[in-house]
Amino acid sequence: MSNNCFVMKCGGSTLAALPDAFFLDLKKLQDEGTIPVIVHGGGPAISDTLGKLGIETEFVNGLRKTNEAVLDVVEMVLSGQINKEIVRKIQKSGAKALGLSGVDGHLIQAKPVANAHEVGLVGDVTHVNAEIIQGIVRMGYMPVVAPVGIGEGAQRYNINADTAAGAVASHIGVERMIVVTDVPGIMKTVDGEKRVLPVVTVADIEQMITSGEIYGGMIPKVRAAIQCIQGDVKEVVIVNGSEPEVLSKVLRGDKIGTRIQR
Ligand SMILES: Nc1ncnc2c1ncn2[C@@H]1O[C@H](COP(=O)(O)OP(=O)(O)O)[C@@H](O)[C@H]1O
Ligand SMILES: CC(=O)N[C@@H](CCC(=O)OP(=O)(O)O)C(=O)O
Repeated sequence: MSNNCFVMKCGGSTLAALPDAFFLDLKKLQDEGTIPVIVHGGGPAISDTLGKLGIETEFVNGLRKTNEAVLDVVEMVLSGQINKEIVRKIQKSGAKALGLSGVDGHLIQAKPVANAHEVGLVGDVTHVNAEIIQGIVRMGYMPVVAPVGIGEGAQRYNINADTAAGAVASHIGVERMIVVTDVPGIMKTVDGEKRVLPVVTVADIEQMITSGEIYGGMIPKVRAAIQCIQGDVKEVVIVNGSEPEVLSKVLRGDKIGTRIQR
């Protein structure tokens, strides 16, 4: 894949709060020929709908315990509600977007995770059909991907959005993944003051997970980052989506967010 593409993961924690300016930045990048390949989450919206339907939900090490009833809701919320909301917002900015899920065209192929006995129908990515992404980009659209995977026997799987984004970045061969979330980067308390770390290495991350300084929803992000920078992806940058022109700033190399490098 040409290096004018980058993967952007957009978390459910931040989607509703993304300002119009964020989408105008996407439009500017598309006009300049820099194409974002978007993979989105939607965890809070899934929990919300499950709650309204009276279906109980539980997380095991950051992964949602998923059965067929939960999968119905995951697919409806991610591939329906959230995916189309993002596509509409991008189109409102004047840019061109095309939404699909990992099921469409066998885009994200998956197998059960190693601890399927604990979490059920949660998937690990085995392959990404890069041709579909390349085709959409060639047609002049930015792909917007919902993280539902497809496996043997046409079984659907719920895939953590950070994991799905990392796998897409690795398989389509981009140099950079930008993770847009609700915090300005990986934070650490130094001398009693919370600071954003501008750069972290894999060793720093492992140490911070062990010490508990990286926890919860940050864990799948850094794990996905470590996995992708072991391949062709050169860096993963974690940023806050409410920062003005955040994507352009990262791509320019400004000092912003946390850069995870080899
Ligand atoms: N060291 C850390 N620095 C910043 N945030 C952290 C850290 N460790 C854990 N977090 C948590 O990770 C959250 C982001 O993950 P999550 O809520 O899953 O976001 P998203 O919906 O964008 O995937 C932050 O809001 C914060 O509570
Ligand atoms: C297996 C698993 O946990 N899947 C996630 C998929 C959505 C997601 O990851 O959304 P965020 O990026 O907003 O967290 C879930 O069901 O919530």
